[in-house]
Amino acid sequence: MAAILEVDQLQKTYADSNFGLKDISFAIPYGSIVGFIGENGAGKSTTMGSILGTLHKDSGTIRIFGKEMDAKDVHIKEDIGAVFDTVKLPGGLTVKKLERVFQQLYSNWNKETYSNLIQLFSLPKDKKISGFSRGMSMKLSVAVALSHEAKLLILDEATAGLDPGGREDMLKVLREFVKGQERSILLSSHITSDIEQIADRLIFIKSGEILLQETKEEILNHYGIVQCDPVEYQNIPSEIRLATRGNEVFFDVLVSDREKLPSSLQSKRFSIDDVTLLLMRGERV
Ligand SMILES: Nc1ncnc2c1ncn2[C@@H]1O[C@H](COP(=O)(O)OP(=O)(O)OP(=O)(O)O)[C@@H](O)[C@H]1O
Repeated sequence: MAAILEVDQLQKTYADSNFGLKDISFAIPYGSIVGFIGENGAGKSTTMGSILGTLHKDSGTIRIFGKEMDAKDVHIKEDIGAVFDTVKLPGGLTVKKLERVFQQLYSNWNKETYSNLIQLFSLPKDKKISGFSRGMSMKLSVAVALSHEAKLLILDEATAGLDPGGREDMLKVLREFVKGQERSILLSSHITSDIEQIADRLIFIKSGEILLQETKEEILNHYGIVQCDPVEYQNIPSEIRLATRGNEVFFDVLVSDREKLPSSLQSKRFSIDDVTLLLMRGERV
């Protein structure tokens, strides 16, 4: 089956900035949670905005459900749920009144899902949204995105600002969302432990360019991080070296296949956070 989202050679620049997305290409299979990882200003929101059509792309194609995205296609848009922390819900409304607005907007609004999520996230039904904390607003935005029966969720920092319990609830809801293998999520977060917990694929982006895209399983089961001196470094086959960080005495090296390391070197235990740091702060070799 085709991917739920295909991004091909996406380019996007801003008139008043040197930043640009450089040929961003990736695909999100059905039933998958893709973690989008990059430092501040790497281009995650720009990519997501270009996919959603809230930003005008310079070039490239975006196919959703096998169909090229057309900004005017309302039906495709109904199938996408987006949560951005810059999008503000109308502050004068309550959770209850907001539902009446969204029922008019979305033909397939699901009252039961909305009610269940409001309860799960412990959100007050009769309090004005303007009095919600950042975390409460994020939870409400996710509840709305999930209640119009979207098939693709695009979540920009949806777990930021949530307390540990709230994050656990959110991750559970997101995992549940993709369970039937018919829906998918693209999720950006600076909390790499959240991404490590729920994503099955990872895309690392730096300065508008994808550095690495890989399944989490492949990274955790086959990649490696070794500490070595300059002589040992020379013995690591160059084709498996992905990034290096260190001084003249010691290096940390990210490798794509730890089985191919010389026997004198062993990968240390590592997390996705360690991989992220090496890719973002290290040099490509
Ligand atoms: N409207 C704009 N006009 C000019 N430059 C912009 C605009 N929006 C974003 N940029 C620039 O584009 C670059 C990428 O920003 P973007 O918001 O996509 O990064 P990000 O990876 O989402 O960062 P963060 O993790 O901080 O949210 C930054 O250098 C930013 O300053």
